[in-house]
Amino acid sequence: MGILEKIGEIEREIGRTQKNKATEYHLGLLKAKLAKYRQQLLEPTGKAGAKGEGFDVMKSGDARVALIGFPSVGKSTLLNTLTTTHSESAGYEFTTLTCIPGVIEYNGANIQLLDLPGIIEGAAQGKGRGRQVIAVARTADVVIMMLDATKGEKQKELLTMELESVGIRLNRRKPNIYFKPKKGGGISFNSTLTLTKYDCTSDEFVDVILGSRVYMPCIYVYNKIDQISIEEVDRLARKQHSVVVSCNMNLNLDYLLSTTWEYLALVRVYTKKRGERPDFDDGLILRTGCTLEHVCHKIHRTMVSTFKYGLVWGRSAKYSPQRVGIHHKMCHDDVVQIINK
Ligand SMILES: Nc1nc2c(ncn2[C@@H]2O[C@H](COP(=O)(O)OP(=O)(O)OP(=O)(O)O)[C@@H](O)[C@H]2O)c(=O)[nH]1
Ligand SMILES: [K+]
Ligand SMILES: [Mg+2]
Repeated sequence: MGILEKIGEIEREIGRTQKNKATEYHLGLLKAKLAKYRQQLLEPTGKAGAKGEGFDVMKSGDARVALIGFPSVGKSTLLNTLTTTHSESAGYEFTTLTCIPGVIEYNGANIQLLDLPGIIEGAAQGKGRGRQVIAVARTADVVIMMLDATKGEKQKELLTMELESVGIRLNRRKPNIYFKPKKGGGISFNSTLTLTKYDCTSDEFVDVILGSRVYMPCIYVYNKIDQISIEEVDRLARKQHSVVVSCNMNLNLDYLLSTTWEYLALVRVYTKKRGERPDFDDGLILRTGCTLEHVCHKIHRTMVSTFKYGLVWGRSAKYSPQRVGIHHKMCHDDVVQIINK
C-alpha cells in the first residue's frame, strides 16, 4: 500500500470515530500515525527528490511575510483568518505540505503572507523539507515565528538555532563593518564608526567575512492564548518582539497586523495634482526613510529629471504645505504635490 492510501485510510478511520473520552487515546494514536506518514510525504525521495523541489512562489504585492513554526501551531489557521486564501488546517501535524500564498490588505498595501509546512529539529540539515522552507523564509521581508503558547520556550530556541545555522539572523542589526581582500592575500577591514570593544563580537565579525548572512526582522507570535491563564498571557505579551494571539478566537489579530506593518517598515504616501484633492484611494507604498526622490521614481522614471520642487502636507512637513527639495524624507500618510520645471 502506498503512503497516500495509508493516509486516506487513517483519515477515513478518524472521520468514522466518534470523539469522546473513550476514543481519545485511539484518536491520538491515529493522528500520530497520520503525522508520521505525512512527514514521509515531505521527505525527499530518490535522486530527483534528493535535491528537493523548492516552494517557489512568485513574489507579489508590496512586501512578503513568511510563517515559520513547528507543526500544528496554527500557521494555516492564521492564513485562513487574515486572507481570503484557504489552506487546510487540522489537528494533526504536517497538514500543510507546500507553500501557500495569501494576500493581506493593510493601509492600502498588498502584503503577501506565505503559509509553509511545519519545520522540525534538523530542518536546516534537510529534515522534512526544512531546507526548502528556510529558503523561502530567506526571501521574506519579515518572518513570523509562530509558537504554541501552551508549550515551553524551547520551540523558540530550537527554531532560532535552525535559522542561525543557515545564516539567518533575527532582529539583529548588520554590524557596521566592511572589508576588502588585499592583493597580497589577507583582508583589510574598516568600520563606518570608531569601533569599541563592544561594537562587534567575533561571531558578528565572522558573519561579515563570510557574507551570505541575512538580517531579518522577526515577530514571535504566541498562538492559542485561549488555552492558557491570563497571567501567562501577560508574561508572554511583555516579551520583546512578541505578540500574543488566538487565531481560532480572533484575539489580538489587529495588533498583530499593526506590528507586522511596523516591522515591514512601510509608509504610504498620497499624491495630489494642483487644485485637486489628494487621491486617498490610491496611495504609493514605500519603505520607511524614503525621500521625495523615491516617490518620484515610483510615479514615473522620468519624473526626477523634470522635478522642480515639492509641496508636502503631513507629519514630515514643518508647516502645511512645506516647500521641499528632492531629498526631503517622507512620513506615513504624507500628501505631496510635485511641481515640474
Ligand atoms: N485552541 C486553539 N487552537 C488553535 C488555534 N489556532 C489554531 N488552532 C488549532 O491548532 C490545530 C493546528 O492548526 P493548523 O492551522 O493546521 O496548524 P499548522 O501550524 O498550519 O500545522 P501544520 O500545517 O501541520 O504544520 C488545529 O486543530 C487548529 O484548530 C487557537 O488560537 N487556539
Ligand atoms: K496541523
Ligand atoms: Mg499548516
